[in-house]
Amino acid sequence: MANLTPMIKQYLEIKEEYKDSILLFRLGDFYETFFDDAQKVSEILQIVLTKRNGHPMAGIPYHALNNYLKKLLDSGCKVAICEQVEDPQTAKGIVDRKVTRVLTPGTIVDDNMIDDFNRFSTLITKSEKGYILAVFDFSTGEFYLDTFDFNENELLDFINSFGFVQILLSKNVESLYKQIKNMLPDLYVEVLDDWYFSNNFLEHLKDIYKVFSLDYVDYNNEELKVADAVLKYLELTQFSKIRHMKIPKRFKTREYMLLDSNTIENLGILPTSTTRGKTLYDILKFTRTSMGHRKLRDFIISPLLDKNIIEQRFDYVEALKEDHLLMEELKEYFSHIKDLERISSRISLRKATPRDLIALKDSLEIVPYIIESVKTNLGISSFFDKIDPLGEVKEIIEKTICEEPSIEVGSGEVIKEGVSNELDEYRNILKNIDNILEEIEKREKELTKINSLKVSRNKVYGFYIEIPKTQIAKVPAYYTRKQTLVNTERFTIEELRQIEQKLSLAEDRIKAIEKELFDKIILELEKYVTEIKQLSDRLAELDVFRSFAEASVKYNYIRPKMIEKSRNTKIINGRHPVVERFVSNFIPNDLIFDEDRFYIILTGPNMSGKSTYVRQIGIISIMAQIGCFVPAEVAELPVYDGIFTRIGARDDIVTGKSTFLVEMLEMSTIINRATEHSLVLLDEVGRGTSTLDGISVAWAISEYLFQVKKCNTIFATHYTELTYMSYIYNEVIAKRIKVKETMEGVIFLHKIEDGTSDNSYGIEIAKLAGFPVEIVDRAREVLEQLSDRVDLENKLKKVKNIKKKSYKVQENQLKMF
Ligand SMILES: Nc1ncnc2c1ncn2[C@@H]1O[C@H](COP(=O)(O)OP(=O)(O)OP(=O)(O)O)[C@@H](O)[C@H]1O
Repeated sequence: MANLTPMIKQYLEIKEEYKDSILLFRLGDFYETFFDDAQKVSEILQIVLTKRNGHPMAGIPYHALNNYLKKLLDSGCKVAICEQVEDPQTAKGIVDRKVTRVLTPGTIVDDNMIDDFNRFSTLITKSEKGYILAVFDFSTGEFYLDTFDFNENELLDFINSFGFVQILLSKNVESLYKQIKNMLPDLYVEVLDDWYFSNNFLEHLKDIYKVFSLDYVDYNNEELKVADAVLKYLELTQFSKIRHMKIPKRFKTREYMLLDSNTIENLGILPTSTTRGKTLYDILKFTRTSMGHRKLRDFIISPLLDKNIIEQRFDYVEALKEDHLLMEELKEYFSHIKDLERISSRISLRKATPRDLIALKDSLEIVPYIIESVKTNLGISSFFDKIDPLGEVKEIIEKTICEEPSIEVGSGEVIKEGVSNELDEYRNILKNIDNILEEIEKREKELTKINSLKVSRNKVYGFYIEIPKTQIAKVPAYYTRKQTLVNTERFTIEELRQIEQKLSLAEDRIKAIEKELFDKIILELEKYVTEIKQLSDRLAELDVFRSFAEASVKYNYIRPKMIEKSRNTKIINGRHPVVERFVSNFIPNDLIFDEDRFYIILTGPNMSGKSTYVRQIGIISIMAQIGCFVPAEVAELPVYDGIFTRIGARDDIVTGKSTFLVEMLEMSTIINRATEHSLVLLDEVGRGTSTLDGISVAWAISEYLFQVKKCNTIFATHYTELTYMSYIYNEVIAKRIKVKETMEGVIFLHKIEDGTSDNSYGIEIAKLAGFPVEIVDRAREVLEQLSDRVDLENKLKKVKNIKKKSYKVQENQLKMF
């Protein structure tokens, strides 16, 4: 280190403690990076890499930090921010610097950096009972914790489906690091040292949650250790105590269904970069607040299992739907409600800005109106019972914070007049300074008879009297020269020096007093954080119910009838809520399941609407179980405990799994997890292998599903052979999609009827896709010749003669959830 400057030495000492992070080192108006960090940063941010004393260096301007930070975090980096912690002007030697924040994608709270869709992080470890997962959203304080009897594949699938922003692993599951990175290369993954899971967890948890005992929470010590490790991790990144995280809840409390990755993706219920605008979320999104948007997303991926809560939600939606005036009023009020949930998190992290407080106050001004409006409708009048409208919080802010405060606490433009006499006095000095200077200028002009004399100030030289060189002879003796410019000379006088001193004292005092007062206000508001969160949660829910009601009116949805513990289902003229918005003439279809007949084999040519129908049934069930009305004329639906889908062909090149293997792995998960109260949706299972293998596997899976699992199922397939099961088994219903053959070609009617489709019309689709006529004609020729050779009659006979299989149903089938 011999030839290193003291500053680089200081950098290296700090960097030593933050080896795993990009260290942003504050140097004046820049955050600089050096050595390897500089190389990395210049590549990610596309900024110039320079050299200083031969060391690579790359810097970003401090005022643009947030933009750059987001890019660094998005590309999977951990970032430590090192600030100057003493005033460079008063520092002796090198300015003291310290890391004040460590940022990872899951530990940011600034609104403009957080994505509303992916905001959960997880910490994973393994105990004897299975994988323990803590899932948390640092920005809102939501916290879930549970033990899962996943195998490794199921765990990876869960990770893939959840859309985490960051994953923390304990040392005993370190081997997952590579697999997760293979699957999701940009995801931030970190392995935690063992000390995070230390034995003082109970004491630490009790201290954080301010409770005397944790006996009342239903967690074992292994699980509590994981919860504690999360809190320790957060404390370390924030350099402060964490107070806003909620006490964790179990995933498996069976309040809601756990939708797996495939189902969320296959049914198109949440937007991804390629499906934005065309998902259930987009169709239902009439929410007006940020909290409401997030709540809508949470509702969609958490369909309820309790019929009473579902009915309660329906009641709210119904009440709103029928009250046009209330709907309109709420719409207006909601447009003024800010993100209270995140503001309250920032308050408890002491990171709230003055503008956050004003946003909180402005929102709280609207809350009483919302409560009053809601009270006018009997169906929803008790919605805010037991919720505090937080008038005191509004008052605290109203009394103390300026209406349009500056962002910077200490500028003198944050705390209202009348809060502190001392602050007001110093501010008066500052305010009057221009008048005082004007007075002096006027007086000095008269005294010296120099008309062009000016009294001014700048940041470097402070106050001065400026006189043109031509007038120098008239300058009085008590003027002291300060600076010489080309055409002018600058002087000072004792009086100006005194004002300067007073002023600099005033500025310092204003800074100190305002900071102190602001901290006090934040401390006071911190007492209300739980209540603010409760209020914001309720507002978010109301926003979502209003949104459901608006969608119902706009798109003609109806209130479904929910039936518990039954397979009976009746959907008359059901529609796909997304496809119907994009095609001009959507054809509705029915679905009937009863206790004895609940396994549909659906055949139909390509493009006839099989996938749309299968998805539509899944989406309608999800809509109902989140409390939303549904697109149908009649809907009587079971409360499903799970919805499982196996749709479409995809392979997993990264982990080397073929299409067929992926398909079979997914099927095996479904077979394990489904119960007699689940809905299973299968589209094209068995397609990734030879026809006969495919049919055989699909046949066997089906028998197992309807005999052992007894779950409502729709199986869309091109294998017409499978429909013969309907002759053999009472549970199976054969359905097909109607098409009309005309001279010009096939017309898809998209209507479902009983029976088996007899033609795939694959060649027709090739024609529609604009293939050259020669290819289409040749395909027909080949088909004809093949059809001649294969003894179709014989094959069908064989299918019909397949022996019936009867499974002995065992009690206690493996249940995952
Ligand atoms: N009920 C309907 N009413 C009107 N149009 C529909 C309906 N169902 C499907 N469609 C239209 O037909 C298109 C094809 O539907 P879908 O993908 O469901 O067919 P498919 O039978 O699954 O085809 P493939 O076997 O090739 O996968 C849809 O994109 C949609 O535009």
